[in-house]
Amino acid sequence: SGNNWGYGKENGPSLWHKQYPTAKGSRQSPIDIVPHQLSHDPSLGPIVPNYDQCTSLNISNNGHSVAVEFDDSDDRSVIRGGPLDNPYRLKQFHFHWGGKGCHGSEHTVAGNSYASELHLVHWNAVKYKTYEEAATAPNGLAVLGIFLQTGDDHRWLHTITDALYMVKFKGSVTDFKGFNPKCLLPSSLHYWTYLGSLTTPPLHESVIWIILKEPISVSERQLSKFRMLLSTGEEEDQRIHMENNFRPPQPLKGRRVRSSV
Ligand SMILES: Clc1ccc(Cc2nnn[n-]2)cc1
Ligand SMILES: [Zn+2]
Repeated sequence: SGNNWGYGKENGPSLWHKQYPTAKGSRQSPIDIVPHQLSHDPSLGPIVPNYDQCTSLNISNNGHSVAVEFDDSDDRSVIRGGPLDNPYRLKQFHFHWGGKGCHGSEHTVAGNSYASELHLVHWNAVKYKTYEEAATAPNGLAVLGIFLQTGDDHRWLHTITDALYMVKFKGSVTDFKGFNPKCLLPSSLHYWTYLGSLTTPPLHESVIWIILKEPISVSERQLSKFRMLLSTGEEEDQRIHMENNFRPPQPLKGRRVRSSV
């Protein structure tokens, strides 16, 4: 069935093209960002995230990552500006990470990867009626990517890592209200932007990527709590830890990566 893709030897990124031919498409993500080959575009304005209405609902483990879902029934939590011509509604955020001490980001910068990468997934509710419709439309989605590097404890990430034990197993979900993801943004909102895709099946080529240049710092201890999550369900006897849930960089195929100031 279509949902047995994963990150293992038997079902990992190099095999996804068999079930999802888009994997070999012309605007796949992630990519390696090479800063000195970029065109700085003065017409690119600042991005303006507005998450202050704290519309988070729950936190869940879908077997591939851990995600915080938001109420996206109106425009209370949106991102505007930059390369976007409409406000895009925040639907959920999730993470990608590595194994102990090894790297785990999806995008790389001049061949270097970070320990983890946070994705805030938004959709264009002006042009489309549902997330599902936007997810299959060119530029229907906007994903804000934030790199995590290991260093000091992150002051607010514990709000999430303290909840991970409640969603240890695939398929688990628990309340997670009133969380404002603004606290996970770095101080600078300078970004790179390019046209790409979802980085997991179905790999739809529907994403305007906005990657923040400045990483946030989290401690190895905080990161290790993500690796405690299982990609297997409570009823399964084989317990597989969730780690290295990242797709490697894909061919640029002539795309331009633009840089904000
Ligand atoms: Cl809602 C959603 C959309 C995409 C992904 C996977 C992904 N695509 N691009 N970055 N992450 C996870 C949840
Ligand atoms: Zn992601």
